Amino acid sequence: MPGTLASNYPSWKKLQQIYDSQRNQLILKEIFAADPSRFSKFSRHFTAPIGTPAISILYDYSKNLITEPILKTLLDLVREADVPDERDRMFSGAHINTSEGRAVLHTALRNPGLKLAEEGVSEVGEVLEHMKTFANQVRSGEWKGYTGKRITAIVNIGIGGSDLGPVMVTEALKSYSQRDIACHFVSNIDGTHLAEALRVCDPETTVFIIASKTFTTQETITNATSARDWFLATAKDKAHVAKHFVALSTNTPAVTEFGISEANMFKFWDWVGGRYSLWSAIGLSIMISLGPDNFFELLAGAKAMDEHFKTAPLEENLPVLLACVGLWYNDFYGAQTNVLLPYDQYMWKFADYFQQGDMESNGKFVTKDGHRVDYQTGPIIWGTSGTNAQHSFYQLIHQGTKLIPADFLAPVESQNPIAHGKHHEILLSNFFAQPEALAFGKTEEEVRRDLGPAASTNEALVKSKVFEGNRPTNSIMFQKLTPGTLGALIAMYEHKIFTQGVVWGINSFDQMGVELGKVLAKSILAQLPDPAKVSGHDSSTTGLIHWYQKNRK
Ligand SMILES: O=P(O)(O)OC[C@H]1O[C@@](O)(CO)[C@@H](O)[C@@H]1O
Repeated sequence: MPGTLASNYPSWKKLQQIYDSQRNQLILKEIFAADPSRFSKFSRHFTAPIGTPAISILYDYSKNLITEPILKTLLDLVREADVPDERDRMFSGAHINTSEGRAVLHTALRNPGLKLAEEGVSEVGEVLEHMKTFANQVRSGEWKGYTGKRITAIVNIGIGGSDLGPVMVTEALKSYSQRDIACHFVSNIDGTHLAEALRVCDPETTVFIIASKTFTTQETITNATSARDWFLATAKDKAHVAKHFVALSTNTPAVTEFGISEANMFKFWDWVGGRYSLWSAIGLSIMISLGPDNFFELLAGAKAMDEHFKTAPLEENLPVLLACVGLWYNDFYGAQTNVLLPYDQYMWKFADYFQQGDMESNGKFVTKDGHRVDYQTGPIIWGTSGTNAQHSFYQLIHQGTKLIPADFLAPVESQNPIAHGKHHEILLSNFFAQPEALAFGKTEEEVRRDLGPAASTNEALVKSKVFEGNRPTNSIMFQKLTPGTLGALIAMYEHKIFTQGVVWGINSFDQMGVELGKVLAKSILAQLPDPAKVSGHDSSTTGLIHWYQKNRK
């Protein structure tokens, strides 16, 4: 039941008993030796006839510390938490974001034509058409700047969900982009971010996309204002703003007050969470970079995964299985983090994206009913592309003292099969080897054998070369990183996050935790000009502020 303390579910208690009694017997080397068919039992294949090549995703969860009884009990927990019902309520437009009294309908964004009573749902198709028209005008050169030149650069000014999705997708699908339009993303209030973008932009050929659901975010509005000042320093006439500034928002009054006409606004609605908004008007920079057809394929891939999530039996359901495995480590093994390791350089921002997606959704300590949880909720999400990650933090993952469940992802086909595919085969050999090494390790006996005589004189060296293994991984292979496949992968993780949030009884769709810091920053900002005005803080905050005021130039 949403809002219930998860630790009260019978299956939760059973899982705790299983963990307490079996955790020392769950040895992957032994589990695999005992069951030669483990891979086929613990892997699932998702396909959808979308894009070229069609979407094909293999999820191998066999290298996890689970048995069939454990997985069954995890799935029982999902049922006891009423995840299927809450899923259906989400898709139906029920206001499951209870603290804000809102629906959660990012799934409607990839299902234009859907009929729901929720205000705005019937306009999804219309907004997509408006986006398509504008994107085609910019891409074709039909949209001209104030001096009649075609647009050569777009600057998306936004932060959080108004930045991370467009950045991740335009990077991931760069091979599909129209390379004659530069895409810049400015998010940080640090003047460096905007200054470095403007350094390479020409006011006559640049369009600024002001992306902000609320259109009140301090960083975005400040950056947008400075960008407009920069533009007008050359263009002079405010009438020219219309050709170079568009807005993506739910807040029409704030957009028009800023000086952007409603005709240049691409709207979305309050039932689109910021971290779930790349499918909405927030995706305009994606559509301009990749073209409407590729954007629509991205939506179609996500929709295919939505259908799978809605209809597949839990035992076959990729998001649910991913959620179950994560719950097992997070809530019973005490793993604090989950590392995402895409072996595809185009996906180097994938983990960054899901830092907000997962941690802003499930980084909560109170259930929907207001009870403080007595268990772990959202994991810390981190990661970067393989094989780079191997030369950065794999030492800790292999031989550290922390359990770090890892998701490995890789394409069967490279977008850049240079050197006759040699690079890709080396990449994939690492993608296959690392989970094997993490699962099965290297025994002291094997170390001694490899070291030879040196082993007998250096015990410490022997010990340092042992890999205890038994470190769990998910392996996710997809045919090729196409727009449709990326859409399906993103939706798969979105629904994993949803499933875990329902089990934990928390509201995955508000973000109260980002407010206090903003309020304090606003009060400190007012005090910065004058040391005499600094008051109401602890000695550390006061000391730091005074140090700045004393040393600033
Ligand atoms: O799109 P906007 O309204 O400018 O919000 C930007 C980001 O700020 C938040 O931290 C909320 O304040 C994220 O949830 C959100 O994605």
